[in-house]
Amino acid sequence: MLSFKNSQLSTRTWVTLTFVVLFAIVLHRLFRFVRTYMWNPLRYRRAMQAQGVSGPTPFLMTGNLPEVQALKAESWKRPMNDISHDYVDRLFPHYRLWTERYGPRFLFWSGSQPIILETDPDLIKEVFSSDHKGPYAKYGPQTVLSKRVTGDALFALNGTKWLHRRRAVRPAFRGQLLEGLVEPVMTSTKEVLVSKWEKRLSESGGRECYIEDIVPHLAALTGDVIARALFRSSYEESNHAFEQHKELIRLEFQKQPLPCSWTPRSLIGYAKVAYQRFRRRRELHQSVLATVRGMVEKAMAQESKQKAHAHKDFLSLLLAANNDPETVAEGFQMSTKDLIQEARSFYTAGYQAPATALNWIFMLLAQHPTWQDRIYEELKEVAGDEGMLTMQVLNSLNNLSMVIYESLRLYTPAPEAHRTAVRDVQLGNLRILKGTSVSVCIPKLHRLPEFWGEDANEFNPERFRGGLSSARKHAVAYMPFSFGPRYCVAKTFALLEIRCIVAMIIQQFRFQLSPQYVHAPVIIGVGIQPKHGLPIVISRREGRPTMSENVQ
Ligand code: HEM
Repeated sequence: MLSFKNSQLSTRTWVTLTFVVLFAIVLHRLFRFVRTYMWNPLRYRRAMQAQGVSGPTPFLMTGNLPEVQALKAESWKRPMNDISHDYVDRLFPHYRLWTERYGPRFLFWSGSQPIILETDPDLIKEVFSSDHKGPYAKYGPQTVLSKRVTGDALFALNGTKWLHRRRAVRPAFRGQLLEGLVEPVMTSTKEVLVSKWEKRLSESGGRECYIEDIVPHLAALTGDVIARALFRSSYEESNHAFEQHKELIRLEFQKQPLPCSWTPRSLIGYAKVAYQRFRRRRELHQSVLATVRGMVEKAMAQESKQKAHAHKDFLSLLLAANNDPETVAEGFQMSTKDLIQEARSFYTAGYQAPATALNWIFMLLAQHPTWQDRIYEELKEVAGDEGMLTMQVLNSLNNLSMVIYESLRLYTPAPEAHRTAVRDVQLGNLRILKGTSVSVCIPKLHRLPEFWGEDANEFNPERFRGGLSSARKHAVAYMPFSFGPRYCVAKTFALLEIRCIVAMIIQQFRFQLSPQYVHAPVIIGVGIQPKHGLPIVISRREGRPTMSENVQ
């Protein structure tokens, strides 16, 4: 009797408790919603307005994203009239509009994220100089995506964790150590691109051959390069994992469109697709993880047995750096899990940006064939008729470097960079509240007339004749690889890879833009891409043996 009474009492208590918990959850969600989407925008906007900075009114939840998307869609609809590199207003129509309305510095919202566009080079330098203890850190959609795909890798870390990882990874990218990576880059270029173009030329029977779009060719090439350079010893397996990794990134990037109506049928269809996507993502994630884990463990076993294997791919460079007595003594050594995350992160970082850079280098060289000839002559002079490419040869090709620097200035692969204030901070005359991102439009910096002259929108590699440091009139006037402690850790490798690929192609071919080329730069993902592809016409260089003849 007593126990029945007790259990009745406890059932009632249970029900009450459940209601209290549910109510607390709902209240908490409601509170967060009001704070994130209503209170914060009000507070941040008031704080900025009090300091003379205004901006467009954000919508609830989406901020200014719908306006940005509409402006971009309108601006990117049509191609440019001619092949002009003056595309900043086209690519960032919202910046132009808001600059006209609110001045050079304004506050806008990406969803619930407040962003200040900063254009003053001195202040940009200050923000990007922030180190792991500084007032700015790296948060944003790219870091979120990177964390989702690869976990805690260098690209997405902050604070002391980032510092330790950067110290552990950096030695793998030091100059001379990269010598061994020229060979995998050459092998990929020969197999994935040169031999295919040679075949197309012979099949076309003529001196010239039309290639409808080189963008996928270059993406396949840089993908092959990173898979080969990262895991040379298990390239075949790694190549498969790499394809899966690319699919995973595509799935993470492409948001599932919302249901077209709110009918039960459409909602069930939506839920079905969402579940299938979730399952596929999980499948891919597990498969890539298993392959990369296998390769890392195999490389670790080889590394301890046979030192001769070292320095032939990134993984062995990473392992060597990781076992370096200094790294061990300072406590920066990475665990196997860290190594796996870094390897996966290099997959992502290592193929997109070089492919984007190469697209525009080839577009500009095709538009300016005299620069192809200058590079070719210089190559003959430095490398002789045999044309053997080594790291020393590649680094001494001044005309090639000038063209690459100028292309990266005009078409920087990652055009926007952000840092987020981790505490309230003074930036110039502005008090920035914790959580605000400071955004930089790099193509704008790369065209400032005070640093680049009145011809800033022209392709003129001559401006780099005296080297990069003398051309750059301000620390942040040129930042394709970013600036400050978080600049691209793989910059030396990326430049080596690009030099090698361009040199090998110029050794074999001449190329020009096809009349079908339509100039319409747009942003896809995070990089600037030619919207209608890049069709070119190639011809063989007079008197050059084909690569296959060369090998025999
Ligand atoms: C032309 C080629 C490349 C360009 C233009 C480029 C550009 C950049 C930029 C702008 C950043 C800094 C982003 C920021 O400040 O928020 C960055 C960071 C990074 N890049 Fe690259 N990158 C290139 C190639 C590569 C390659 C080939 C790899 C790997 C093999 C790589 C690995 C990384 C990593 C790991 C970071 C994060 C560094 C850190 O946060 O400490 N990048 N890159």
